[in-house]
This record gives sequence, structure tokens and C-alpha cells, in this order.
Amino acid sequence: MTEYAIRARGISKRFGDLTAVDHLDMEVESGRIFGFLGPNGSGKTTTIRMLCGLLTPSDGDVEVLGLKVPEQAEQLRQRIGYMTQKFSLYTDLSTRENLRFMADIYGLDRRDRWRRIDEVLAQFTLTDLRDRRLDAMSGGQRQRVALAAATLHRPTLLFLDEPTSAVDPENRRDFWEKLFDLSEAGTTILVSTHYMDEAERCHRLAILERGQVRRNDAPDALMQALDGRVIEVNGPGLRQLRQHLMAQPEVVSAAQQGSSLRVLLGEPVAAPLDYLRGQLNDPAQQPRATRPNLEDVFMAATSGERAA
Ligand SMILES: Nc1ncnc2c1ncn2[C@@H]1O[C@H](COP(=O)(O)OP(=O)(O)OP(=O)(O)O)[C@@H](O)[C@H]1O
Repeated sequence: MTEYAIRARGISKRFGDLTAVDHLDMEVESGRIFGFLGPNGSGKTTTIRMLCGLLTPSDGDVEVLGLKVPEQAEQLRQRIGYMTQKFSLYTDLSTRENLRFMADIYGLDRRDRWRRIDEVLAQFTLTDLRDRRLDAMSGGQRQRVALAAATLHRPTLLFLDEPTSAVDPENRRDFWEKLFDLSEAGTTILVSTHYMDEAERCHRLAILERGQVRRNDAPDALMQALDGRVIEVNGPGLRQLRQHLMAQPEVVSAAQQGSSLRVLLGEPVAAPLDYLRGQLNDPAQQPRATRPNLEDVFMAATSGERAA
């Protein structure tokens, strides 16, 4: 039987007149990496804060690790880790000093404390940086310290809110390797991101827009659902062609990439390639269907499906 670390039913959050999260349903399977992808202000942070018990929903029910939230948030606190885009450790303290401070907050057993700190230092490749102050570290190194701090008390569920927003691609890749190690060891991870490459790594992905879930599936399945609807056009006159296509209700998006134009067509277009051939304005332009990527999925999900 599938076990769920998180179940949310119809949760909403209103701030005055603004509905930041609007009747959202979601389930996160235990041990999986679940991603939240969405434009700025789509409600990712607000949702995560409600799931952690830091914000009370205006409506709906939340159950996390079998506990009702926010009612049982206090019991939940020891079992979850939380890391935000804003760096929340002390930059004038060393790695070990920060971790010792977190060990106090989590109430780690005094005898176990240093053993556990050494363990996370090794796990997150921080042993050589143990005595370095955080203000003398790179963005990627600091994020590893933050992840070590968030997992010090061995949580079974981790909430990561845009954890790599200040990290370069190579360090992001390393960071994700650590997340897969944690997932392999049974930790459930909910991670929000702006980056397509990160979103594609998740076992499952929810795309949010205006506080609502627009898509929710495995990244591969989301991409396959667009099969045949992405057409690349090569040839002359692409700027003009783009302008023409963007005015058509059947076209969800058209974006130039190097010397080709990538066009995403709406679902009601029955024969996308034929449709596009009919729109071309130069006989030298060559259209061909191409494999959808996650950015296409994101565009289709957040464009209100112009063609629908
Ligand atoms: N405490 C608050 N009071 C009033 N409005 C808020 C509050 N917190 C969030 N909002 C608003 O709710 C909406 C959703 O914000 P939220 O931070 O959840 O989005 P997000 O998807 O995490 O965005 P980002 O990617 O920029 O972090 C935004 O319009 C935001 O301005």
C-alpha cells in the first residue's frame, strides 16, 4: 500500500483580498522527491509554510507524517527539516559552531551530539570546512552547511524552499546528489524551484500558478503529454514568423532559440505540423516536430492554455 508523507485537501490561504493558495490538493509519497515549480508569487512558499505548521490555512485539511497540522505542529517539528531560500545560519560563526547551535535547538543528546555533527560534516563534504566561518564560504558551500543543519536531527521529511537559488549549476548538481542520497536512505523531500533542470530531477512535480495546481505528475509523463505539439522551424524570417504566430489563438508560445523558432501549439490543434505549415511565410522555412521539454510543459501549464 502506498504511504503518504503529506496529504493536503482543499487548502487555501487568504491574505486580506489576496488568495495566495486556492483550494490546493496534493499527496506526497513517502521516500520520494516531490517538486513545486511555479512563477514568482504562485504560492509555493505559502504552501510549504502551511504544510510545516508555520502558517494556519484559511481552509482545508493537512496531514503530515500522520499528524494533523497545525494542531499537532509541535510534535511534527522534531520530525521535519526546513531550509529556505533566505540563509538563516550565523555567518560570523564556523560550520561546527552553527551545527552545535542547531544541535541545542533540536535538543540532541549531549553524548551523541559531536558524533552526529562529525557524521553530517562527512556526509555533506564539509569536514575540511568545519572551522571556517560562513562569511568566508561560497554560496554552494553555505547551502551544504544549511542542508547539514536541516538534517542534523535525522528528520524523515525535508522541506526545501528554493534551496539553490544562489548556487551555480555545478554546485546545484552536487547539492542534488546529496538530496538523492537522503532520498535513497528513506527521507521524503518537498522542494520548490525555479530551475527546469532541478524540476526534471524530481520523482513527481506539481506546477503551480496563482495558488492552484495546474499539473501534477512525473516529469516524463508531463513531457510526453505534449508529444507532437512542439514544432521547431528553421530558415529565414523567423522574427516575423514569430510575430505572426503569437497573434494566433492556437499558439501557446513561440520562442527563438539560436537559429530556430520553437513553437508550442494548443491541445485543440488536431494536426500540429500541418497547421504550422499553413502559417509559414517563406518557402525556405522548415518545420519539424521535436521532443517536448519541461519548459514547454511549464509554458502550457501557466499560459492558461491560450488555445483551450
Ligand atoms: N504574509 C503575507 N502577507 C500578504 N501577502 C503575502 C504574504 N505572504 C505571501 N503573500 C503573497 O502571496 C502570494 C504568494 O506568495 P508566495 O511567497 O507563496 O509565492 P512563491 O511562489 O513562493 O513566490 P517566489 O517564487 O517569489 O518565492 C504573493 O502574491 C505574495 O505577495
